Amino acid sequence: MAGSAASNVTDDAAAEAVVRLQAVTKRYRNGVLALGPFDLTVKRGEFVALVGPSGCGKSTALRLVAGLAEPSSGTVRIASRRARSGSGHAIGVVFQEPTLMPWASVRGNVGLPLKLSHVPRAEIEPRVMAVLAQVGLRDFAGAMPRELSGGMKMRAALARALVTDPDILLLDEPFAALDEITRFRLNNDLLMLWRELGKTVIFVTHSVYESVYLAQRVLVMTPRPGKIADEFGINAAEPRGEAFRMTADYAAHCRVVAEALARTADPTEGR
Ligand SMILES: Nc1ncnc2c1ncn2[C@@H]1O[C@H](COP(=O)(O)OP(=O)(O)OP(=O)(O)O)[C@@H](O)[C@H]1O
Repeated sequence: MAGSAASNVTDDAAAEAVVRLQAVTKRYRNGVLALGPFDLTVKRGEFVALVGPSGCGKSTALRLVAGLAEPSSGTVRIASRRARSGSGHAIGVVFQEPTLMPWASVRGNVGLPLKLSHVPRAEIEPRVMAVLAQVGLRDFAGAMPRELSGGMKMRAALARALVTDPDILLLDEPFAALDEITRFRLNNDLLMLWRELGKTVIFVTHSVYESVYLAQRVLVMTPRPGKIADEFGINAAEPRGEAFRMTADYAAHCRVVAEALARTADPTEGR
């Protein structure tokens, strides 16, 4: 589901850091300490990937950034120009499940956040069509979700997250359920959108390969309670494309990140 959050938005116009989590912990009501202490700073326009073992708190971290959950301690700060000016939302979110309303067309699904924000009806159609063109779904505005492939559903979910023109895009394993060819294609389209739109992106994935392909910075988390164990800058030639997957540079980055992930899962490894 696409979401938006402005409750934790600060007024810090000049801040280069758009997302800043400091000493954040999250304990759920059942007593599970999911996260922390967790520190994360993401700069404007950065593409950051979070990788970590299953259950380490990646989704929890994203939900805290989105304002969909409150930290138990620590601070979550979001600096958003859009939310401050009232011209849009701070954050768009895409989850692994596209969660489209089955009874509404692609147009209806993508336009929903605008409708909920009381955007005038005359403005909604052109904005929906513009964002559908960006994600390659212009010809499917009238289609129902059941008529779409998995990749197309995800494109619609992406369009719904982008339609409010958020500063920050949060993606929680959005392509995990897709076949490899579709995933690779969506990876490339996401990179193109990121370059064109200049969004700040935080991308959660299980896949070391996907994280290295997409991100400028890969953060490796420890098992629960999740903390940042390691951080790697992926200094590849831009713009990245399929050829990058075949380079020795890509393989070397993947190896380093995979080793870090193995170390956090089993700290005795490599000793
Ligand atoms: N609403 C909740 N109530 C109680 N415990 C929760 C809740 N949500 C998550 N947890 C627990 O918190 C821990 C972290 O969960 P989270 O979903 O953030 O991890 P994750 O790294 O995203 O996992 P995965 O990679 O498997 O999706 C897990 O042990 C999970 O069972």
